[in-house]
Amino acid sequence: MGVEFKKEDHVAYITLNRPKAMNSLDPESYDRLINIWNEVKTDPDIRVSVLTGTGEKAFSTGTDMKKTPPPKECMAASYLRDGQPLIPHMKMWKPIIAAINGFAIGGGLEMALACDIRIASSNAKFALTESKVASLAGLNGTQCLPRAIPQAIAMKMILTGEMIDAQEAYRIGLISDVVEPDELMNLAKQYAEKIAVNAPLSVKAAKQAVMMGLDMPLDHGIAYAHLLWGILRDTEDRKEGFRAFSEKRAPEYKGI
Ligand SMILES: CC(C)(COP(=O)(O)OP(=O)(O)OC[C@H]1O[C@@H](n2cnc3c(N)ncnc32)[C@H](O)[C@@H]1OP(=O)(O)O)[C@@H](O)C(=O)NCCC(=O)NCCSC(=O)/C(=C/c1ccccc1)CC(=O)O
Repeated sequence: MGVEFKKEDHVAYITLNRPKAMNSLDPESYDRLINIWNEVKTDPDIRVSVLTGTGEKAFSTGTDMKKTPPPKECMAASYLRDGQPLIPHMKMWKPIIAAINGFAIGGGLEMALACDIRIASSNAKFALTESKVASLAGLNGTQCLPRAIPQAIAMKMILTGEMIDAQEAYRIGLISDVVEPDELMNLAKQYAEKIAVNAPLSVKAAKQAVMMGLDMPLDHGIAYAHLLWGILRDTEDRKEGFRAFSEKRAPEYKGI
């Protein structure tokens, strides 16, 4: 199968599974990923997810340029029916961790940019090569890369299609951690499990406060975050969190 999906202890693991084609996305994989993200979004048992690729060579190299036929319908028809492909389906308040196990190129890097935490193996490489293949990083690359790293470096990457390695990606803050390839999934799992034991509503509220706040003036963001704190104040989980602290035990959160 082009994309694998499993659930374990409130964590969804999504693995792009076309290693012979560098985990690029053919039309079937795009469709399956959209369905998977919608399941992640709506399944109350899932609190966080990890996106990675099979093997040690590639996270994903974006669109499968050999298997993606020219569209049969005009852009207006598909855009106005479905909106943009893929990335809006990743838009959710549950966190997503990208475990980048090799090349993250084109749409592959754009998927990683739609994730909240990006960790990578030491052999990972990153590029938006769309200009080289007469396209555009039109999922979210032109918008999110300059927001994730310094603009001058983002512009260099977008206009030249040049690749950067994991150390450079770490230096400029595109990723939070670099580890040896055989340690990558352990680290992703550790982060996912740390998030999954936290109160699910607090985790979602924190992501919402950060993501919405980034587009607001500071005062508005602070006021909005205070409102989010207010809606969490009366939850059962907050009572449980405070109680567990006093009783010196681990809390058991229910997401209510
Ligand atoms: C990543 C590479 C530099 C690796 O090079 P290397 O020499 O190590 O390995 P290769 O021999 O090149 O690759 C092995 C094998 O995999 C096939 N492969 C790799 N990537 C793709 C791909 N994207 N599509 C199809 N097949 C792929 C390769 O052909 C080999 O097969 P074999 O010959 O063995 O049969 C190098 O592979 C490389 O440069 N790959 C291309 C990366 C790239 O340019 N990606 C961007 C694609 S465009 C895109 O992602 C877009 C996204 C998008 C934007 C907006 C809206 C929707 C989508 C743009 C678009 O779709 O228009």
